[in-house]
Amino acid sequence: MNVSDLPFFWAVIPAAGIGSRMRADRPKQYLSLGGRTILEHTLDCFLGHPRLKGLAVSLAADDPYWPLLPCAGNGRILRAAGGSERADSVFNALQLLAGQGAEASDWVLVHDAARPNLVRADLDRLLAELADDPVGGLLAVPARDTLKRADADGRVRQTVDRSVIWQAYTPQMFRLGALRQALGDALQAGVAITDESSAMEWAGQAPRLIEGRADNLKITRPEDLEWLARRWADD
Ligand SMILES: Nc1ccn([C@@H]2O[C@H](COP(=O)(O)OP(=O)(O)OP(=O)(O)O)[C@@H](O)[C@H]2O)c(=O)n1
Ligand SMILES: C[C@](O)(CO)[C@H](O)COP(=O)(O)O
Repeated sequence: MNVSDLPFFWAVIPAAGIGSRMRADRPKQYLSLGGRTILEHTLDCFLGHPRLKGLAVSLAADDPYWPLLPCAGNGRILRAAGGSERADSVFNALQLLAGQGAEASDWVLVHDAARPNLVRADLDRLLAELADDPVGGLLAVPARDTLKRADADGRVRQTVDRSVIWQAYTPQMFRLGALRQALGDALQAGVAITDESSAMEWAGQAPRLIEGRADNLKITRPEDLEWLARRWADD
């Protein structure tokens, strides 16, 4: 895969969450991993890419940690206003990019700040596979474990056919105009949107699933960071 054959793209990094499930003394994107914050590692996945047109990070209005990071002075990083939900934070970043001259036909990749273990090969595969796709899509992982549907009492009601079940990851890659429209309409309609794909699905589109590495995990709970820190220490 020749990098010059990949499409140019914009990146949106939602980083305005509070990380409540992590139960840490600060939002999880500012916890340390290998001596730097999770957010810095995630930004590095994109800032060095030769096809990156620009990047917007969505930050909480009262975020006291961002100004302390060396990358806070990086002129290539635009700051968008974080919102009450992830979808709001992403939408604000899309609005910002549009105001900075990003075209409706430009590709935009949305990637959780809490996923610092994205490897370049997965990023480039997503770009290559979707470069000519009419809709866009996302990195995802086919379900590996047997899946159970639970009843209200926490007992097994059904074993789910996992052959058609995937876990949605990020980056999720869509044309800026289409995603901005779909997300804006879904937010206005009060639809629960947990990822960019679900906004596109609500708009009637069928995003493509691109298999990626399962270790591009979202740092959500303490054990996630413990595992990744051990993994990075061993590398
Ligand atoms: N209002 C929000 C909520 C989340 N995020 C970002 O979206 C990503 C994925 O969300 P999640 O893992 O749920 O992060 P938090 O909302 O911070 O975690 P929690 O649900 O445990 O509070 C994270 O990088 C988070 O910073 C965001 O930008 N704006
Ligand atoms: C976008 C996402 O990471 C895809 O799996 C996920 O939907 C984020 O959900 P969260 O509840 O905001 O962590």
